[in-house]
Amino acid sequence: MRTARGHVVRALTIAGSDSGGGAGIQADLKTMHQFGVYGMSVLTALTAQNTMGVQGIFDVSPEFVRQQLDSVWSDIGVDALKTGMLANSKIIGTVAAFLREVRAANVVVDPVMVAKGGSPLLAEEAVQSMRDELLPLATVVTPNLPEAEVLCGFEIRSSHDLHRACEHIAAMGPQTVVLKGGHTPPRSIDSDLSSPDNGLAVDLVYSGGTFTYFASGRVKSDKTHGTGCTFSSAITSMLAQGQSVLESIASAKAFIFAAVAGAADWDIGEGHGPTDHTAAVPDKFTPEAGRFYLYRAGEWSTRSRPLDGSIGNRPSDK
Ligand SMILES: Nc1ncnc2c1ncn2[C@@H]1O[C@H](COP(=O)(O)OP(=O)(O)O)[C@@H](O)[C@H]1O
Ligand SMILES: Cc1ncc(COP(=O)(O)O)c(N)n1
Repeated sequence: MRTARGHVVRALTIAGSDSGGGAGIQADLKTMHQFGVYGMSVLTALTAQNTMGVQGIFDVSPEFVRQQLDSVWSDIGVDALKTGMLANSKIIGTVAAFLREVRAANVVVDPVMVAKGGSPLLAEEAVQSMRDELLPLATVVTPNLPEAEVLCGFEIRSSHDLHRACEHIAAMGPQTVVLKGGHTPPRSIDSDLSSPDNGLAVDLVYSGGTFTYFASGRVKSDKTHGTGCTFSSAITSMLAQGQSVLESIASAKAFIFAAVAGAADWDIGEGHGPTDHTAAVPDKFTPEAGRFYLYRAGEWSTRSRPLDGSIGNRPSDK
């Protein structure tokens, strides 16, 4: 795929390796390839990992992270990039300093903290660096529910809290916050739409003071290893192609739904298996800020804007 200026579209992931191939740079490169962009990777850590969990972690030195960034930038160039597992505050500092130096545009930050099986992928001491150094550089940040709680320092128990968390994270500097609702909330949430039993996976997007909602069916599957990596790489691939932030998020949402659905009956590993990165890339869709969108049967439909910032109506009852 080429940009309007005629060059091949280039996307970069700055993330950890998942030996099992379902998350990390493997998920990122597979997704970028599927979206037709040229994928590159700067490795921050190696994990010995499979669908059962993380068996070992080996952090790359900050100096070698920097060397990889220099190599990619000095020769090839980058149209959009994402960060995933960054392991520790020294690596975050190195990456953030570099992104400032090169004035990187189209930066997607997936603030990876813990693997689905519970293993920590980011040192606790690094959360403050994530807030102070990386988030101000982000075009889009994509926390899941537990990550949003850690970033905000308060628990998210209600739909009011979800909105408050978006505003709180936006105040840290990113242009757009996507609070992903795929994660089963650690405790019951009092809103229809973010509860795990309502059959929907709703992502809340906060940009320029406006909330936009992207929902899809919630696939009944435990093959969700790498959903966050895949989702943020899809956003990055679309941004690299020059699509708007909301168009990019809509495409990523439709793609991750297809990827989870496509792998529901896969037999890769004994634990939380990966998603299907060969899922079809959806048609481009241009959303309007402030609305509620539902992706169903390969089509987007919209509802009127939820009143008073509350997520009140149930779009599953069409
Ligand atoms: N079972 C599911 N069915 C459909 N979409 C899902 C499912 N699980 C996660 N998603 C979607 O996958 C994306 C990643 O979300 P999430 O799983 O919360 O991230 P993470 O991997 O960081 O925990 C979000 O768009 C979310 O709504
Ligand atoms: C190397 C690496 N990076 C990220 C994740 C998070 O995966 P998920 O997308 O499921 O949150 C992971 N398990 N391993």
